[in-house]
Amino acid sequence: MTTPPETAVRTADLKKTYPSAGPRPEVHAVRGIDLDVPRGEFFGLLGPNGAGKSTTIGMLTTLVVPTGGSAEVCGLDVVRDAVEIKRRIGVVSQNNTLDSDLTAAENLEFRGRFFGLSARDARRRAEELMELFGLTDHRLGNPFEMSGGQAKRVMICRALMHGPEVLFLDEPTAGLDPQTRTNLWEVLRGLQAAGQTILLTTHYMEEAEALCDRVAVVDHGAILASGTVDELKSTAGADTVITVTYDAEVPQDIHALSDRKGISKVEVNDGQVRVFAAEPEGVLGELVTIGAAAGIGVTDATQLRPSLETVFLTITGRDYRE
Ligand SMILES: Nc1ncnc2c1ncn2[C@@H]1O[C@H](COP(=O)(O)OP(=O)(O)OP(=O)(O)O)[C@@H](O)[C@H]1O
Repeated sequence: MTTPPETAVRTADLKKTYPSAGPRPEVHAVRGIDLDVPRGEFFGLLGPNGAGKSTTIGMLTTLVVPTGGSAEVCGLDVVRDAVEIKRRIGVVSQNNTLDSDLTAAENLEFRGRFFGLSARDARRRAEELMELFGLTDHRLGNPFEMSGGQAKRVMICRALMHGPEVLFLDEPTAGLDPQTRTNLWEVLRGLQAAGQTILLTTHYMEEAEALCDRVAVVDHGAILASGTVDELKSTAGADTVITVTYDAEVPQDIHALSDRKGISKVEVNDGQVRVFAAEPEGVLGELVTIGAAAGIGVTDATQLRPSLETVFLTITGRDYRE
């Protein structure tokens, strides 16, 4: 694999199988992933829990050894050139990995020193970053006495101390409240605007939609679809999805709906019907009327406009599990 210099991350048929342990069978966590992320891009791996996102990011950041295929970061091989890659990337993991014996500022300075900055340069860089991230008032705080959002910002600062070419973020806003999450989005947008290449994993659809230039939707260790959010919506998930649950078996008359103009698909599963419609006007009302005519009531009804959620539904035929 030859990676052009403008490519930040490239994988070909990348795989990871965790071996069996005791009664647990082997796990095919990543089943052959192809990625191509140009420099400067904000790229998202979006998928439900257990989809294989952390394992993929683990391989790209050299912490997890692939069992198949290949991956290059900054044109370097993740297995052969692991040491050099570590110098060129910044990683923010899911959990708080800051040192509780050090203040926030010391955590940053220590990292800078580790990467060869002089004490003076490390202090200056730490101060700059903390100011940029609104952390100056917390510089002497203990990272484990901070709010989740503050600690995450300290972790991002720490990952940026040596000016990494690519920043990897594993579920950066998991567990944060909505306000803190949107504040962090602003921070990340600012980083990208300054030229930072970012690869993020998330199980929040709205996060991928809000931040990423391009998204790969992953499930069960494979990429189901990739592209810009608009591309994904216009190919896989262009329809509005109307789901109705009845209190008895779905009335037979429902199937006639699939012949109607503007309806692409009608799926029936026990007491639930799901209609994929380019022209959704009136469909929900009709589903209720058809039920009522057969003496059947509606216990639940949802209507999803085209979004990453409808993309997932269209590709997998099932709800996105957050
Ligand atoms: N060290 C390991 N040993 C065995 N199985 C593992 C290991 N790490 C992850 N897995 C399994 O691999 C699969 C993918 O997990 P992974 O953590 O990569 O998914 P994810 O999409 O990041 O989900 P989450 O957001 O919940 O971490 C899961 O079935 C998980 O249980």
